[in-house]
Amino acid sequence: MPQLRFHQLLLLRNSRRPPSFPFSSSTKTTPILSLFGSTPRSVTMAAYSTVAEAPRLLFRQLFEKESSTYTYLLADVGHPDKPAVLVDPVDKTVDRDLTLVKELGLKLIYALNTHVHADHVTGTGRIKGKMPGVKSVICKSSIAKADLLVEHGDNIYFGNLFLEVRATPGHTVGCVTYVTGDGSDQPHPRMAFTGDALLIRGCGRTDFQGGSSHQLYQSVHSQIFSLPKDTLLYPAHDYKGFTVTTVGEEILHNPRLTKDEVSSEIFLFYFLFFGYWRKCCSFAL
Ligand SMILES: N[C@@H](CCC(=O)N[C@@H](CSS)C(=O)NCC(=O)O)C(=O)O
Repeated sequence: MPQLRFHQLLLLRNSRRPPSFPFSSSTKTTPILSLFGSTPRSVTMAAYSTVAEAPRLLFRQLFEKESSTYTYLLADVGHPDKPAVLVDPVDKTVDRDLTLVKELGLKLIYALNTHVHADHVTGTGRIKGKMPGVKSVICKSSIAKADLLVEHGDNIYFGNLFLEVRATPGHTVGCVTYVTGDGSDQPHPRMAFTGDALLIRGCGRTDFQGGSSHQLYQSVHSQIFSLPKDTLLYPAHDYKGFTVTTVGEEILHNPRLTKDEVSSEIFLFYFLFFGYWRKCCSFAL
């Protein structure tokens, strides 16, 4: 990357905003949540960092088997403080996750939630009880309480690495996908933490309060399938033993989201209806 002046770096940052979400009318600018002082300093440090401060991602995928939920640990271990974030911590596995954070010498700064269902957010409260310095993060439109309420287009920094917030409603109103930053100093390939919006070869159910299959289809196509094909996708759940997929793979093989929207909705309706009808029958037997 050629050496750029500071104002050019800011422009570069703004040109990397995610595609605007089809249901949002706002065209706001991109605020930065930075661990280290003001926004310009974070951006400059990322571009001119020394070898000792070069971002280096530590990544762990953690599983809670009762609810088949994934929690993700990410840290910038190239930074002296080794700042870390947990995505979708589960209450039952908080002790395991915090022990791991401690063993790896990380400084947990954020507990992020992709949405406001009980299988996810309850872990954050427990973490804050045990580590009061950790800040909880959730999307503003989820109408939940948190230390930081983020919106589509925001960047969440941990050291010199960051996660971009993309609104992906449909499973719930306030669902977001967190995507690793776009840039030569950020992880390649990119990684997206899709919550319950996109599951491997599936998607989150849309029959709970605030669910909308139309919105979910639009969210996945505009905010997830628009990412580079080699982007690694990490869902909040898997019920079949899968751990990771890619954008390219899901565009080709996801049975719920690869057809045109109307046939996908019909498929989703029949899948959910007959799936739960079969479950009810098996309980009755
Ligand atoms: N299909 C699951 C049932 C658990 C479930 O409903 N999971 C949710 C996410 S937690 S709210 C979901 O959206 N599942 C997707 C689906 O297709 O049902 C199971 O097999 O146990």
